[in-house]
Amino acid sequence: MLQQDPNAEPQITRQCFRRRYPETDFYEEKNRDKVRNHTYKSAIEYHADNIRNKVVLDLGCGTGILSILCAKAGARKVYAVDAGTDIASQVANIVDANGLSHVIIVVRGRFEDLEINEDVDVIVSEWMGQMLLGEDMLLRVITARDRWLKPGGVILPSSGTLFMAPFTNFERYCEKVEFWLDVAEIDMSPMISFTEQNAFASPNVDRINDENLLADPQVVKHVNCYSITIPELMSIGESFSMKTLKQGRVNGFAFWFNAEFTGLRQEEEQLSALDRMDSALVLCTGPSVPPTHWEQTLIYFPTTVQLERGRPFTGSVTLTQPTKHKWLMEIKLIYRSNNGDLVCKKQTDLFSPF
Ligand SMILES: C[S@@+](CC[C@H](N)C(=O)[O-])C[C@H]1O[C@@H](n2cnc3c(N)ncnc32)[C@H](O)[C@@H]1O
Repeated sequence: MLQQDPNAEPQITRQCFRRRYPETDFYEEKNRDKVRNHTYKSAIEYHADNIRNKVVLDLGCGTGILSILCAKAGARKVYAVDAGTDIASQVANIVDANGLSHVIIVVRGRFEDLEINEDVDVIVSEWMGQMLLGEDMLLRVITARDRWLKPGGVILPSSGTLFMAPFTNFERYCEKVEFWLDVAEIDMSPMISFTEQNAFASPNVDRINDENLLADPQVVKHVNCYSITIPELMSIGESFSMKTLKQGRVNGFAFWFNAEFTGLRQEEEQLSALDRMDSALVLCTGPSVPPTHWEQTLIYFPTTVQLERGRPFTGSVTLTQPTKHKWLMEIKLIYRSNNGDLVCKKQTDLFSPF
């Protein structure tokens, strides 16, 4: 029995995950993320043999940190490209301050308009956004790969994996909702249904931990940066059957990703999913590892679902970018409960400003 029409239009208005590029906070938050910085640094140092004396393209260089790491790893030339004019002028100063102007060429503008007369050996980028695909930067990595990467060239990170698991977060839910019962001794309870409709309507970026997970995570999509195509990204669909670890009320699904710095294409293709997760060169953003600025993305259901321990939790997930509104990602979850199949639809702005 379907309780909601699966073809109904999502009721959510345009909302985005969180911060946008021009905000200084956006770069500060990234640069403060030690897990992110450390993993990129280790990966670039580890792959130094593929970088030394080579030409690198840093796609969406932001503050230039990845360009500088590549220059320090011995790159002969680094094209540091960013469309944010304010940030690109800062990069030039940062590069100067680090005495690397002879290696790093800072290019202000959209990389789609970039004119370089040579192919590159390495593409480095921090393209991962919320639910892996937020920020819409992977599309740009694919375009750059097809346009400039030499055969046998390296892409860092080389792949990404999106995971999902049902979570319970009842305390957080109550805290947000019950707060309205008494605000400076004023009854604001009419705000409760407003909060329920709005605060949990679009994907929430928040931190949970292992305790919040009710089932084993499942892979939604593994993206190999050497072979993924743009049409493949426009519609991702996966059915799931998760082993329930404990009983409890599910508030929704948590999503997070890993970015893997495997290296050369043949190395990426030889790895099993398990080897990939075990590798030290993985940037993990899940609930059971040290936190990153990506935290987790939580999709709240309209009503909670009771899970029984040992019973599989089944359903399907689809992530679609409509051709009409490429800036949008539609998230559709179908999941089985005691009352039959339930449908939860959300949409979010991928925020790709350029
Ligand atoms: C996630 S940030 C990169 C952060 C950077 N690695 C750092 O650590 O500061 C992505 C960057 O891509 C840039 N960007 C987005 N679309 C672009 C495009 N089409 N061409 C060039 N840069 C783009 C944004 O301005 C933003 O600075």
